Amino acid sequence: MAAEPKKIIIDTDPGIDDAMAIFLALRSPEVEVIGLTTIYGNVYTTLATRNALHLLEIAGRTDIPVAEGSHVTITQGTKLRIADFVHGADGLGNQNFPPPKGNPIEQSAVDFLIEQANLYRGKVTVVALGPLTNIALAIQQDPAFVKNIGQIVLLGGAFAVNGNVNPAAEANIFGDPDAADVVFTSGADIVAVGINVTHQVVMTDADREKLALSNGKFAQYLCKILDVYFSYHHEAYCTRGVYLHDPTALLVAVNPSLFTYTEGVVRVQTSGITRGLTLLYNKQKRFEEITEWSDKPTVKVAVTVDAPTVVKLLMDRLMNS
Ligand SMILES: O=c1[nH]cnc2c1ncn2[C@@H]1O[C@H](CO)[C@@H](O)[C@H]1O
Repeated sequence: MAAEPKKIIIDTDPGIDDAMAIFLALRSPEVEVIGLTTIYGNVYTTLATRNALHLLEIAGRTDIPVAEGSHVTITQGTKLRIADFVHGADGLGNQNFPPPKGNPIEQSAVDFLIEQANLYRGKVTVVALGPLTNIALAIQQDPAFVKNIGQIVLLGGAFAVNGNVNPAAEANIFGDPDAADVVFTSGADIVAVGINVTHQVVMTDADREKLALSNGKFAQYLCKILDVYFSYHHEAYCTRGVYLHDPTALLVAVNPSLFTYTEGVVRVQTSGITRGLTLLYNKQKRFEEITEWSDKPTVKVAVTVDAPTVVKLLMDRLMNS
């Protein structure tokens, strides 16, 4: 008998690769999406909520609730770094889609996360695709959240490689480094997928042609919005294609065996020129001195990925939609 699908909440800042991850989740029988929570990052939170509602309408899944998240960082910071140059001013490839008909639920993202984790203790996986503000607030607001939540799979960090905001920092961690440090040191069951892994997973120009030729509903929609994302990658990187950050991280929840992992303590630099840097202590040396990594809980960090299988799974599921 097939296992019961894993309940997931996607915390998201849609975002073109977020749209891919959301559609992939909706096409994956291994998981059941029980809600979307929104956050700033690729766009401001208000627009993230609007885009989340819009994407669920496109998918015909308005039964899935959307809860709006924080508009500011955990330290109440309002000077946010928004990646509209990656995703377009509307976050979805400058397509000027009509506003969604639906509305977010009354409950905030943080209250929704806390409630669902408590309702299905140990059974809910949060897939966090943006800055970690909502997750950190849930951890701070409810001392039981860390043990109630099943797992937190997060897209964030650049482990032993350069960042994508600057040489030190990856965008989601840079968006709220204080929140990220709270999450990494919380003791929750955490799997981090950094850009050291997602930069191995590329959708090529040829893959995109293939998407365009299919009749899949999601494939067709994505081909419309992918232009901006491809243009940005052609300019910023030397790849003939785009990095599949969010869908790759989502697949950790769907099929963890597509990755290998290491385990250690992760701390985040919260100030200075390396603000947003993620540093994994691999426990290979026992230090004499007490450090900021001593006595902190460990997390799992993805190390390798079966990239061809990830790309194929994504393509197949989007084309058969
Ligand atoms: O160059 C970039 N600057 C800022 N954000 C980016 C860039 N490239 C991708 N992303 C966005 O940040 C997350 C991965 O770090 C992804 O969600 C991606 O959409």
